Amino acid sequence: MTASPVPAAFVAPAGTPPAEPVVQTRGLRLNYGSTSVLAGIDLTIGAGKIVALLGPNGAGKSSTIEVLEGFRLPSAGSVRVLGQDPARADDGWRSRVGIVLQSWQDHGRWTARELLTHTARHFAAARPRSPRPDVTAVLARVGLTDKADSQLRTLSGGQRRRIDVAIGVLGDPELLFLDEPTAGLDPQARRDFHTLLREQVRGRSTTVLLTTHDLDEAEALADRVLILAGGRIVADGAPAQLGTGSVVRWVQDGQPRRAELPAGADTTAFLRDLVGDPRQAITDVQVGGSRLEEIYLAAVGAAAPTDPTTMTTTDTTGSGGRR
Ligand SMILES: Nc1ncnc2c1ncn2[C@@H]1O[C@H](COP(=O)(O)OP(=O)(O)OP(=O)(O)O)[C@@H](O)[C@H]1O
Repeated sequence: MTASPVPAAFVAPAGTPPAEPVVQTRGLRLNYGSTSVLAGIDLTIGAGKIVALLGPNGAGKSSTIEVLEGFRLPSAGSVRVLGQDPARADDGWRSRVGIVLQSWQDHGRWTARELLTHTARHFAAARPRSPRPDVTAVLARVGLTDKADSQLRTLSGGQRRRIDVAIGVLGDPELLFLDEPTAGLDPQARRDFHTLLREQVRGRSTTVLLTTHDLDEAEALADRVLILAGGRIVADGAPAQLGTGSVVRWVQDGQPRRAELPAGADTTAFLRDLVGDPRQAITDVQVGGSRLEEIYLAAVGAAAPTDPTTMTTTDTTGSGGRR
């Protein structure tokens, strides 16, 4: 019997060089004075993915992004972003990168349209052969058409955040950094933002690296989740691979117990079996959040068990860390 031919779509064209990662760091270290914030980060991010960077307050998420943006010099290690060292990159490189900072000073008396038009001029100057960004279309994409001619100082916090996002996507970046982009957005605006980001990635092959404290957001939006704690990446994987599903905790004969149920498991049947046996003294049954939250709490707790600023506010008795 002869082997069936391999479909052409599965055969890589001969001589095709492997695509260079969009982001690559090796041994990235960052110190502020004598304080080490990043203690050796090895990170490779390929094209067209949404990557969420999680970690407790002060873990170094913003600092990491600032290094990748070229705004901050690493103390040691190598950094390549879109094939260049971001600290030495030129305007051409900058025009390929979109940046949404955690907060920034803007021009309160300018209208939304004026700010975007002004920013669009920079893109046009840096990329004279590319089409000029369409300010009106971008305002529509972030849901601010009716505020286009309002002064920025009259916008609400969430509306200003949408302006930030508009600036981030204005130049159709190959790589988009967003530092806590949905902080302050209402649920509808947050959902709209998720849709916008997915369209940006699907339709324009943008790679996205965002920070968030919202684990549900990371789980819903990201192709890959990184957890930064204690200066290192302590968990790295697809949310489904890191974990979805739920955690059931209870007390049995005075001892705390827990079970992790995978996504799709019948939680009701599990609970029925658990409490249905009259011989067992089961009390204090609780059904917890997703396993991503568990993994986050365990990973962060293991990396910095005595740090009072971490988010370990729930009991993780018996949960296993990833590293
Ligand atoms: N310019 C600076 N000089 C000195 N220390 C700094 C500076 N910027 C940040 N740090 C410190 O570095 C650590 C990491 O800060 P960073 O803002 O990167 O954390 P983060 O993970 O983004 O925090 P958050 O979730 O609160 O935004 C913190 O302890 C912070 O105080």
